[in-house]
This record gives sequence, C-alpha cells and structure tokens, in this order.
Amino acid sequence: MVRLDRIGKRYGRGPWVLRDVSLAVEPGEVVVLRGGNGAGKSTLLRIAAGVTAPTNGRVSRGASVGYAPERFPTGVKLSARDYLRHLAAVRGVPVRWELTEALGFVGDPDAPMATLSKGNAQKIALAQALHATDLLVLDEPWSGLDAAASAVLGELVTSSRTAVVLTDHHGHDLPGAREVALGAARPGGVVIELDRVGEAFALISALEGVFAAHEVGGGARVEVRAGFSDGVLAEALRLGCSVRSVRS
Ligand SMILES: Nc1ncnc2c1ncn2[C@@H]1O[C@H](COP(=O)(O)OP(=O)(O)OP(=O)(O)O)[C@@H](O)[C@H]1O
Repeated sequence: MVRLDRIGKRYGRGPWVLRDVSLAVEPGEVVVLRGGNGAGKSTLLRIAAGVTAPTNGRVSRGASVGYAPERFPTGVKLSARDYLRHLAAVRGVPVRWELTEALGFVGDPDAPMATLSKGNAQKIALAQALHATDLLVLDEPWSGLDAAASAVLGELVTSSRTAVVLTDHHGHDLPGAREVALGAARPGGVVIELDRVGEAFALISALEGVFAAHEVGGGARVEVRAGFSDGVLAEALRLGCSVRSVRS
C-alpha cells in the first residue's frame, strides 16, 4: 500500500507543483492519475515510489516497491539478464523470468540494456517493477509497447495484489480502477467552460498552461494555470469554441 498525507512539492524555489494532495492506495487497488501536461503526475509517482522527497507532508508505504519511470535511464551498461538478477537480489526475491516472457521480450538478454529497442527496454523496466510485492508505481507504462504486450500489461495490472498507481495518457481500459485528477485544487488557477468544442478538445487540452481538461457534453471544462488563461481563451476562440464561463 501507499499513503500520501497532505503532500506539497516544489522544485527549489520554483512554483508549487503539488499542494495538499492526499491519496491512499490499498493492496489490490489500481489508481490512475489524470491531469494535463505538467499537472504533477510524474512528480507524485516519484514521491509515491520514494525516489523524490516531498517538500511538505508525509508518505508511508510498504517495503517492496516497484517503480518504472517514464523514460528508462539511458546508458545502463548491464545486460537485461544481469539487470533483472541484480534488482531481484537487492529485493531478496528470485528472478521471475516468466514476466519477460509474458510481456513478449524478444531482445538479446545478454546485450547491454542501452542497445535494446524502446519497447524491449520498456518490457525489462516493467518486469523489474512487477517483482514488487507491496506497491507498483508505473509512469506511462504502455509507452512503446506493442499490442500483445499492452494487453498483457493490462491484465498484470488489474490482477496485481499490490497497490498500483500509474499514469496513462492513452486511457487504457482498466476495469475497477479508480481515477484521481490532479491539478483541480491548484491555487491561482482558472476554470474555463467552453461550448462547441468538438474535435478541438485534443488541441485545447495540450495547450501550454492547461493542467486538466474534461469533455462535458459537446463542451469542455478546462483548468488552466494562472497566467495562461488569456492564451488559452484566445486559442479556444480561434478554434471556433464559444466561452460559457471563466472563473478563478
Ligand atoms: N526535476 C525537476 N526540476 C524542476 N522542475 C521540475 C522537475 N520535474 C518536474 N518539474 C516541473 O514540475 C511540473 C510537473 O511536472 P511533472 O513531470 O510531474 O508533470 P506531469 O503531470 O507528469 O506531466 P506530463 O503529462 O507532461 O508528463 C512541471 O512544471 C515540470 O516542469
């Protein structure tokens, strides 16, 4: 499990990326973090996994944590075989080679990790994380996976007995998963409600400063960081949307 209690995070003297976020994920539960680019999803995952310290608040978690970052560190000189052996030894568990087989790893297990294709390296990163028995933290785990591996990963995640917390820009179907939106409570943000959004939704949700966007009927509710609302409004109007309301 993992329990985050009133977490705040800023990098150095930069703006607050997370403020007052609380989240508890129980064994067997899957939580999917939602929020636009820059909402703080990866930051929250790193805090949950214990690789980044929060600025405020408390974290408690089980001892056996598996973390697969969004980007596998480049330059890992170990082979996939040695990498999995090493991490299993650190955890004091036997290597589960069947995980690499289930995910369809077809790279050379004895070649340096840095020479693997993106998808094969991702399968090794996921396999090492899936050895954890208390908490699984996965940042965009479907990135680079082929269709067969994507389906297997969905099954592994939903059948896991650990607490699972992940991000997924592509919205894979995970029956029973709980969605948690980040960014809604960001102070100084602006909520813009739009009509006649249609196909412009994807463009609007990717605009700079947008940290959450939800389709509502034919319109959208867009949460924007302070200082970005004028640009988002101008772009929404240019794309043919109409503005229903703007609230700070
Ligand atoms: N190491 C860092 N140093 C300084 N700022 C950082 C660092 N990591 C993240 N940030 C900032 O924190 C904010 C949140 O970033 P984060 O990567 O957590 O968001 P995200 O929701 O995962 O975004 P995306 O969907 O684009 O991956 C961004 O403004 C980012 O620039």
